[in-house]
Amino acid sequence: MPIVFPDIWHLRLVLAPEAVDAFEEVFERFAESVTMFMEDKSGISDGDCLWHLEGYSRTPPDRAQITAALSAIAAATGHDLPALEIERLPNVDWVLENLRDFPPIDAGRFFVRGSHWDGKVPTGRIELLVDAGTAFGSGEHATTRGCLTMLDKLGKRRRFLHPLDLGAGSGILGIGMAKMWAVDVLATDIDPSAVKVAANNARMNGVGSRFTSVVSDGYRNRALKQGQPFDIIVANILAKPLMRMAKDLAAHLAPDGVAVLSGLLDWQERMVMGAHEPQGLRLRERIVIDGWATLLIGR
Ligand SMILES: C[S@@+](CC[C@H](N)C(=O)[O-])C[C@H]1O[C@@H](n2cnc3c(N)ncnc32)[C@H](O)[C@@H]1O
Repeated sequence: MPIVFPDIWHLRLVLAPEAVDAFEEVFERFAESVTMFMEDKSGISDGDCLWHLEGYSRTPPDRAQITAALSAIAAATGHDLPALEIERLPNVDWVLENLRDFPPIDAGRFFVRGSHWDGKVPTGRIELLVDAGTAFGSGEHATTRGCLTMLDKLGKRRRFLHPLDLGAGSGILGIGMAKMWAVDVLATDIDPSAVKVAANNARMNGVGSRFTSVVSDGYRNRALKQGQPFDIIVANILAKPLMRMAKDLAAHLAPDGVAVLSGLLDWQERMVMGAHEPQGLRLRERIVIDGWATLLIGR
């Protein structure tokens, strides 16, 4: 079913600084959200400025009623009656409008784009359709790019058959693995809303039937305890939780399995490895982007 975006009315007053406090209250009564900004006219006339008071409403504002309220304040305070501007804004998806500025992201063979982007995906690339939203993982962050780049490198050497995406957020990494290796992926997140977003994104990317997402704090969900160990675990969470989970990771990783760890700053690498080495895991490769490290570890 198509989403219908409501009309929005934009209300505006241009005021002298000393009149803002008096008239602001009217917009607070008649608009759902109020904002203001200063127009600096100092270049024009010595230190002058004007304030733009703006309000937004999803119901048509009653011009007569608002004007009456403004007139009452003008009469009581001695300020000039300001001219009220009301404009009906076009019925558009403002979130989508804002997303238009986000260009696609390259990470190895992965080509991450939002649904607002309608260009042609370059040949030979693995397209990941992910919209910036409530769950982390639109591909912009250095840690996500580091993980995708590492997965791309691994994908050129080996096909993994049993991946775990721990801390999936938008599901971007799990979806990438499901697409690249055409395998079933288990994705987990501690945040139930991220779990839903990830499942939706998997469907949007045509891998919904190969993607299971569950709520789990670390490795606590039963879905992780049963069944065979994972041959690849990808976890882009922070350094401290990674360190806490080192023992669980080793317990859930197949003997010839590997893990891609991210979410740590490059100076935290020694700490993170210090937690994994006693579990028999050593560092194999690393990628650093903008000070964020992504580590490939294995036995
Ligand atoms: C930095 S985001 C990574 C999202 C995505 N995997 C990416 O690479 O862009 C970290 C995610 O891990 C989840 N998370 C944090 N602590 C967790 C835990 N103990 N167990 C499972 N998920 C956790 C957060 O809710 C968040 O969605």
